[in-house]
Amino acid sequence: MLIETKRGSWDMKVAVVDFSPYPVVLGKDWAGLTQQVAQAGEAVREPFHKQKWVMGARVVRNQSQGYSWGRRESTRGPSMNWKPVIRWAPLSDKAHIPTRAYDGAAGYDLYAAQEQVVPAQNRALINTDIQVSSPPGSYLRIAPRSGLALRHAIDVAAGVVDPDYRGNLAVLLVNQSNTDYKICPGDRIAQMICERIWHPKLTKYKELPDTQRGGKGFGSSDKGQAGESQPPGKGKQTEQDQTLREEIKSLREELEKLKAGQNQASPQIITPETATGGTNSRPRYVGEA
Ligand SMILES: O=c1ccn([C@H]2C[C@H](O)[C@@H](COP(=O)(O)OP(=O)(O)OP(=O)(O)O)O2)c(=O)[nH]1
Repeated sequence: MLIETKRGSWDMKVAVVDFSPYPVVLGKDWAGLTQQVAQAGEAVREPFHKQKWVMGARVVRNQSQGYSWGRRESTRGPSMNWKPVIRWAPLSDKAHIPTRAYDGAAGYDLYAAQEQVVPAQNRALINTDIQVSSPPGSYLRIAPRSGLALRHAIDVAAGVVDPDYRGNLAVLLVNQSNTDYKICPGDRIAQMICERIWHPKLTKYKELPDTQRGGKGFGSSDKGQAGESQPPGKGKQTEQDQTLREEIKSLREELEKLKAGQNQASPQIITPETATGGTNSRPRYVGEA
């Protein structure tokens, strides 16, 4: 992860945790760099001895014992005056600072830096002429403005801005209407939301435990919709699974009926009276091995 401070940036191996407002953990190996990062007031937590976590401490060089902590502020909770910052820089004089219309708004409105027409039923990439850098452990997502979506059917596609991206922040507008839509410099065209990310280790399993939902999706809970999705290339296997599921379902139903004292004369069931094994035979399904 690229750790950025006022003094510069370092590409460091970090563990990303979800502890607001300290989203990254720097390992002991990084103590040397931690000093600089901590002093710059960035998101830093460092494993202290005996698995205590020291937050917001300033690292002081101790010649005999390696690194120790000085001016410790807290060992329990975040007390450092660290505030997440979205850094931005204009790339031209057409750039606008992203703004929030209300204090409670989730997103920062993004402004077009160029004039461009988004053709009907087509899309266009609009530059904002700003560079952005999200706080450690986060990324920026570009989302539609509901007003544009409602009034002009202008939607936003793509929209994931990687934390290490330093190019011109561009908004991919999609015009779903039958009328061309003209964008002028200074128009608010989308909004940018800062979201947490984490990178759990990807671990491969042979198969994953079943769930109540299973493969159902895409409106499966809507009335009268099957909605079972098939992973690519798994069609045959899924068909077999489906047949098995249906068999199991019908067997369950039979069992339920049996339990309820119904359907005693089901041709699928051999009862003690009809079984060749004598009266001690338990009721069993014909197909049972
Ligand atoms: O709406 C968007 C989407 C992306 N980007 C920028 C930031 C992002 O970090 C970069 C790459 O985007 P993404 O990873 O989604 O695209 P990709 O097609 O996977 O490209 P790459 O191979 O460069 O990652 O483009 C934007 O400015 N606006």
